[in-house]
Amino acid sequence: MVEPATDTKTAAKVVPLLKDELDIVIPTIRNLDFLEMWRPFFEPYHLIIVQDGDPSRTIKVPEGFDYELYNRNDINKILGPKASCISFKDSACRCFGYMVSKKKYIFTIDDDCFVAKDPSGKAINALEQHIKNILSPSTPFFFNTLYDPYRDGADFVRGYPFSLREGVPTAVSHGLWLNIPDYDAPTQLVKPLERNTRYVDAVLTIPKGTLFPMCGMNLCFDRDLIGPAMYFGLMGDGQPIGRYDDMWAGWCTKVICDHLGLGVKTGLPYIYHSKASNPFVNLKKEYKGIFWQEEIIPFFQAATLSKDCTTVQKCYIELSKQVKEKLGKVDPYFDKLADAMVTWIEAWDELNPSGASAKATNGKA
Ligand SMILES: O=c1ccn([C@@H]2O[C@H](COP(=O)(O)OP(=O)(O)O[C@H]3O[C@@H](CO)[C@H](O)[C@H]3O)[C@@H](O)[C@H]2O)c(=O)[nH]1
Ligand SMILES: [Mn+2]
Repeated sequence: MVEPATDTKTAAKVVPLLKDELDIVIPTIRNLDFLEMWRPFFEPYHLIIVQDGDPSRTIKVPEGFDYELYNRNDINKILGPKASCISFKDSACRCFGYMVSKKKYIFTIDDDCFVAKDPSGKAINALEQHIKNILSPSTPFFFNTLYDPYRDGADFVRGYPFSLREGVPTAVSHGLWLNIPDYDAPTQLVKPLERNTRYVDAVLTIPKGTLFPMCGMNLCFDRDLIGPAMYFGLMGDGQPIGRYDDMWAGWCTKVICDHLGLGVKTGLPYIYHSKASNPFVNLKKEYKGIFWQEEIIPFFQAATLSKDCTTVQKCYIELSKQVKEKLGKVDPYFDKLADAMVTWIEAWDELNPSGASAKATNGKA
């Protein structure tokens, strides 16, 4: 049985690394009381709250947090017609927060994700671990069997090429979840009582050429390195699928990271996912995606980007063309999604005219 760390007031105070270089993005249709338990870790940071659903509702933010809040009216006002690429009535709306942020790093977390405890019972500062992951290199070209070689107490093992030990810049740090795991609806229906109680003390680089199912619940990334690829695809109101927003972003991101020589890590930190969303509602959202992905995954596995694609934006536009050409025949939705991918980049560049990500990256290809 795992429990959240409810009393974090005694949590060790740490120097808030990247305090002025990182924004915390939270999509919400609920209240933000969960911030109280995160206060020792989050209070020094700026929050970007993306309020979904009815814009006339007032979302109360606990005292003492520095934040900006955007509802649907704000999104429409800022983006005008380009707001069509931001999902409504779906957690995918969070990507608007990535776009309006002016910081180098983003950490995004759901409002039902609490502070978890490690096996010693200590409250886990998930943000601190993500920062460690993102500031240390990744090793996508050759697998280190002792996991993350840059962690204290580990290193590269015998036989690991010295020419590869410098690693590459890390673009994404993908955290995990204790208690309610991020299962799809069929799995959730078959195993309603299953809880993740297994704390695995490991951080792994996902090898080049390997895709992964990116969950948006507990995710950190370098905006300058990969921000424009983090478009959480069109879901929610008026769309034929849901709960594939983060998956779509993860597949696009991994193909682009592989092309640009950037790293993606998964593993620590854990958060405590407090509640399961309704599996029947989720099944309705997911079911088309469950069979479409049998065509989507081979598409991403085979996707190649030309050498002129030297920035994330160029890669992303190139990918959108391939989506239209190769997935448009699966369903007209992908035609729409390909167009939304272009709109997203146009909106991103409008709001981030001189963003570092507009320059060629310095990852090792
Ligand atoms: O219409 C909505 C619904 C929810 N939100 C906010 O988004 C997150 C996640 O919501 P919730 O915890 O209810 O849903 P989960 O199924 O656990 O979400 C995970 O599954 C994926 C859905 O795509 C995603 O990776 C995870 O988020 C909360 O903060 C809600 O307040 C919303 O904004 N709009
Ligand atoms: Mn949840």
